[in-house]
Amino acid sequence: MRPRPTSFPRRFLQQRLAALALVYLLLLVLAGVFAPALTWYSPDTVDIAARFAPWSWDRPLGADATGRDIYTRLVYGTRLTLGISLAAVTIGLLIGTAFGVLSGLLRQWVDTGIQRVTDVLLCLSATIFGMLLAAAFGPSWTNVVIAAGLSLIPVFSRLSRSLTFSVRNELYIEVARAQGASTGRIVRSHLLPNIGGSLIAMTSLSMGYAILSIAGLGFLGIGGSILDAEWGSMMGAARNAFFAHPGQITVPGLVIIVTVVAFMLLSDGLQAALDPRLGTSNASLLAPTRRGVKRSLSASREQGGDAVLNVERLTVSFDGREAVRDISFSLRPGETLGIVGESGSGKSATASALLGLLPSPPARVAAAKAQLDGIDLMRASEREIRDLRGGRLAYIAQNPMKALNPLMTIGAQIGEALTLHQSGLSRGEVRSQVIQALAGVGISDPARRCDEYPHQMSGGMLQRVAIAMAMINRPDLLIADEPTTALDVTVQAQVLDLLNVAKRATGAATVLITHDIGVVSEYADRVCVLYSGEVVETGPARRVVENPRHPYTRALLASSPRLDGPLGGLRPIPGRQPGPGDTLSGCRFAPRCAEVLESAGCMTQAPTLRLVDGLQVRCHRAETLGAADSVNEGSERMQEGDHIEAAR
Ligand SMILES: Nc1ncnc2c1ncn2[C@@H]1O[C@H](COP(=O)(O)OP(=O)(O)OP(=O)(O)O)[C@@H](O)[C@H]1O
Repeated sequence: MRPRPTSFPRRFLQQRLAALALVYLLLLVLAGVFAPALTWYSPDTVDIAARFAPWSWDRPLGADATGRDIYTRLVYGTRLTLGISLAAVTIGLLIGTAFGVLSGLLRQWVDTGIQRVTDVLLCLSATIFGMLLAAAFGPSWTNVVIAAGLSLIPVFSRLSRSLTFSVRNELYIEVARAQGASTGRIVRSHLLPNIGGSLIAMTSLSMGYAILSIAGLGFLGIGGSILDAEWGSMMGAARNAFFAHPGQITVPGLVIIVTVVAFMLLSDGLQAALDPRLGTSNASLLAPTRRGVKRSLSASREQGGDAVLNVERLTVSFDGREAVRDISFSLRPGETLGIVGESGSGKSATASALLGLLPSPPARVAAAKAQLDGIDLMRASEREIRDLRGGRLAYIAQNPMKALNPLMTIGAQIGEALTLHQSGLSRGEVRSQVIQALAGVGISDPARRCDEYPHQMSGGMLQRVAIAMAMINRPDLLIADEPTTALDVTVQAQVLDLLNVAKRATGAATVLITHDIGVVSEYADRVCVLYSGEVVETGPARRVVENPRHPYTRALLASSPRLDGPLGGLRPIPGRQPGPGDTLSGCRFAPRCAEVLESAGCMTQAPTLRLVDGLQVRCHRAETLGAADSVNEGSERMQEGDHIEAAR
């Protein structure tokens, strides 16, 4: 059974020591607030007659060198100690987090500049800062706050920088960008909530650090006055009587230690409780889904009207090396184009280029034409592209576990996708549309599921959620990048069927990216086979699969498992495809090709795409390569490895 979600208070209370620490700290705060009611002496009144008075019922902790009641001063000291520490931590938190997030998000020189500043701050401790400020402006608690605050900036800056680095490349950030969210929105909705838990825990830890620093500065007399009721100053005032009256120092010292430890324990507890992924004990996230959507392979393929997507000669390069070269295709409403190829063939680069998600530099995208329903994707501003993404242009990522923000509920994430593109919806309307969308992708009890977090769902369910999220704005074009790769085989077909159903319901054109040519034959209308960044064969899916003309397509088919295929009949493609920087004088597939023929020009001339028997094929020998039965023949010869030698 799936574990029940637990709330934050419940998760926190499970951390016994942290809960105890919180109680102690709350009592401390209350003691500071109600100090006059809890004490019966004035914290500052000198009474020489009571000098070093031992403990009594009247003075439970005795009196100091000037006869002031130690208990009273400790209670009042809570105000100054905690107040100053809180102010210092606030400075460190605000400035440090801003530095860290900017550093983690922005360009190299901003990062380097901020790093140098925080390195300098890190070298100078609160004590050095405090002494410098006291030397320049005289002792004051304001200087102590600034000194302790400055010393905390690097702590928060480094933490938030490394957290930003780790979160900024998460798939759910990419998906949020693909949904059309701006950088500010991504920082607010996805980055800060994800790094917030660690920052809150660090705030608690820093309170302990600040108390120690401030006590040190108070001990040295760098604070306002050694007469002030502050724990460090109390120890400083008693240092001359240390051996004769050790209790004068050890009592405030102990209170400082216990308080610092309490903040550390609270920090640990908060860290554990703020991450909802830690709130369930059962880590199994792969429980099977309740039911799938009925397979309907004979789906009617609604193909009509003009092309919704028109791409001509799309080229993507990274640092000047072409990863995708001159790819052209078009898609009509309701049509599915399968883009298939081995890892590194340029499938994702093509999708990301269309979505405008490639970072430039290193990426450079060019195309003679890339139009979504007449909108020029190459010339659209960042804002226009953002408005399209998640609205008319939807994206489904490979791994649903990583594509959803782990700290936001499912409902909040789908709701965000909706409100980013539809304004004026009330909270109730958003919720009801989200519930409807979840029900539409076959999620049972959608009203309850809405309030669950991603880690409480199975991989198949999460991909259903991702489909609901992509489809909620009824997109014109859906790009699904290997949507089933991360899933259990048993749910892969369910998810692909669901995509088909969703596509039919909305009439969206779909680009289905996959390395599995078997999937293409079942779910796509047309297919584009990519090899080393080039289209090597394209045409109607069934025709390509049943009678491929390119040796690479045949090799892909021979290496793909089929239910009706012979046992042990899979033939891997030997060798590796050339990378973006590799130059070859002839066909890029020639070194691995079973049909390579020097006299046909395979080794010397790069083939162009030609129309052969209703298919576009990039092969010198396409006309001579026959029907489907030669798929196995060709791969058998490939196994022998002769072609590799021949190609050399
Ligand atoms: N950000 C990047 N910087 C440099 N090179 C990149 C970048 N992204 C992709 N590439 C290169 O572009 C080529 C195509 O990569 P792409 O991710 O599009 O392949 P793919 O077919 O989608 O592979 P997979 O199935 O593994 O996702 C690869 O050689 C890859 O190394």
